[in-house]
Amino acid sequence: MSIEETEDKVILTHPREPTTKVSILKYGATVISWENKGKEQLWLSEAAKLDGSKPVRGGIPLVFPIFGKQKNEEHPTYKLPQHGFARNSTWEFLGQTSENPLTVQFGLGPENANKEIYNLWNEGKNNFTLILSIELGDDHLKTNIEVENNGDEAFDFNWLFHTYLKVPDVTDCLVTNLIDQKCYDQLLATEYIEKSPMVCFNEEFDRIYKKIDTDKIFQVVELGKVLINVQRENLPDSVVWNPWIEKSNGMADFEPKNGYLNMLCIEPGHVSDFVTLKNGEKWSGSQTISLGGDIKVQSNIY
Ligand SMILES: O=P(O)(O)OC[C@H]1O[C@H](O)[C@H](O)[C@@H](O)[C@@H]1O
Repeated sequence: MSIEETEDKVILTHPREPTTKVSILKYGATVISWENKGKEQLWLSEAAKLDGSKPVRGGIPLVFPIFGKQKNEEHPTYKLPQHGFARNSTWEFLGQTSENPLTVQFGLGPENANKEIYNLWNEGKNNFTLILSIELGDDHLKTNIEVENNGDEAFDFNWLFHTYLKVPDVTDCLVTNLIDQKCYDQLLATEYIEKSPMVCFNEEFDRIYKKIDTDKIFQVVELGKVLINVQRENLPDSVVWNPWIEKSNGMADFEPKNGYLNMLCIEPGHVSDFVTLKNGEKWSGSQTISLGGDIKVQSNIY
């Protein structure tokens, strides 16, 4: 069986490669594991809650309709908690949509969203449908989100795939193709232009890279070899995050405590400003994570 559905999860197994699998928790439609030929590619905290009591620490949590916490009191997302409600709602499994590559869908709307949190978004007046498609390829995992406004008025939203990549040792890793991009450093609360040809990790790191040409691929390079490529469609921004020592110590669901060495979040999204979606309209964006290949250096000047 290529698709196995249990009460709380859906597991896809590659039809010709039984050690290539993806597991999706219905809670948050959170991808909690992607094994490629037996090798896990996503980091999941050993203390992650998988029982729906809080968003999953690890895998690919989904961020909608606000990234972080809204500071503007006037904005309809102001009352929402950090990262919104998609990651703390139980999505409906809609079934398989393609055999090759194996693809399934999950759906979320006001009817199955976490009521308590959803009602904090514009007093629960926004009507929407989210369709998440998850595609398991030979050497890639693609997640695509479609947002539809089914209401009577336009609404604003952020979207982000909060992807926790698993790495052997983050201090041996570099991330390419962020040079010359505008970024907002959340730790310094300052905006500047990234000047590092390759970004490296030896302290807490929390930056929002903005409006990056979607032709650019981010690559995690470990000791000269490409581990992972991150490609985007219609997702111009990307957060890069590593909590390092103090911040991971402060997260009860982050285990082991030195796990920050084995993870790196690269989070494609639309977060530097809002997508404004008129009633009756649809918007979509996707991320594809794939393995290996050559280093591809892309500058802003072609
Ligand atoms: O703890 P969470 O709400 O899951 O957020 C985890 C992290 O998400 C993003 O990467 C933000 O840039 C970080 O500032 C935040 O700490």
